Amino acid sequence: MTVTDPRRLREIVDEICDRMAAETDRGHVADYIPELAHVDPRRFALVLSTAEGNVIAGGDADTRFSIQSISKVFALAVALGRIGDQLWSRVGREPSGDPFNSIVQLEHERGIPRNPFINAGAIAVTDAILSRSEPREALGQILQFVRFLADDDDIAIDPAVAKSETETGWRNAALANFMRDFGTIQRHPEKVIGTYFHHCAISMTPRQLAQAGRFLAFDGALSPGGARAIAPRMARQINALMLTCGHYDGSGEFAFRVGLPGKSGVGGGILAVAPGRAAIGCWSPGLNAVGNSHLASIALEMLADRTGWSVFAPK
Ligand SMILES: NC(=O)CC[C@H](N)C(=O)O
Repeated sequence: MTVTDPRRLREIVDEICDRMAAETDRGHVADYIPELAHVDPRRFALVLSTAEGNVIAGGDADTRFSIQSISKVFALAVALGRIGDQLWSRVGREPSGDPFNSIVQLEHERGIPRNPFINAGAIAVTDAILSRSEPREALGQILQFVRFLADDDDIAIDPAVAKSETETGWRNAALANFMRDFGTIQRHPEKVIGTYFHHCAISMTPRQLAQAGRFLAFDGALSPGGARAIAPRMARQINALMLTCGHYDGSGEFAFRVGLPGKSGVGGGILAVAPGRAAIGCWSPGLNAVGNSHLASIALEMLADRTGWSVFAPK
């Protein structure tokens, strides 16, 4: 049985928020980007933006957080819109089975990252966007796109987070230099990672995140039959990648437990997609061992269980 009744969805969201508030094991807040280490691990939010146009929000739904790797989804959509299938000559579409910042596979695979959702892949995607614009312009385009998707101009890049990662992101610099040597990226590595760090530093609320994810739930449109953001084919491809690669080396586990395309970030956010039903923004800053939000993963498992929204459930 699939739940669509907003009153029942409200009960489910409230139940999950109550359960998560009582959890004592909240995971570990990322501190390798110093600016992220200050975030309060008690935070939690769950927001559904449904096909019927309802927004069902619970917890800290209006608190801004750093979306980090969730920006890889928006950057990918912008790059595909720009250069289309040519993008796939520089980045693959296979799960990596490795941590998000791993360098080992890159040498074996001659500088072509496994997929656009690990760091190396997103750096290659960022370079593709930069092939036709300078960093400031590229960032403006990504930000404008996110604001358009969320229908909210109050979304911005957090300069303190961008600076913090620029000062400490040596491993990402290594990935970029390595790919420059192989020719996967063409612009200067410093420019490319500078742009990458800034789009990772986009800060938004869980409510804005759920709204920004609608285009993936509704086949490329902002609502069923509404304004189009990207082609249906592209939305389906991005969902496929989110299902298989959206949680790094925890992607299989997330697909198994939750059964929804999703993309996580080290800020503790997860954007999940229930195609035809809802876009979901979930946030709790503490991470599990593979760098995905500990409580958001549990909350989404509960949500999928209660709603019957798994993509593997018959429609
Ligand atoms: N998993 C993540 O969210 C990682 C993003 C972060 N900006 C990094 O490159 O390390």
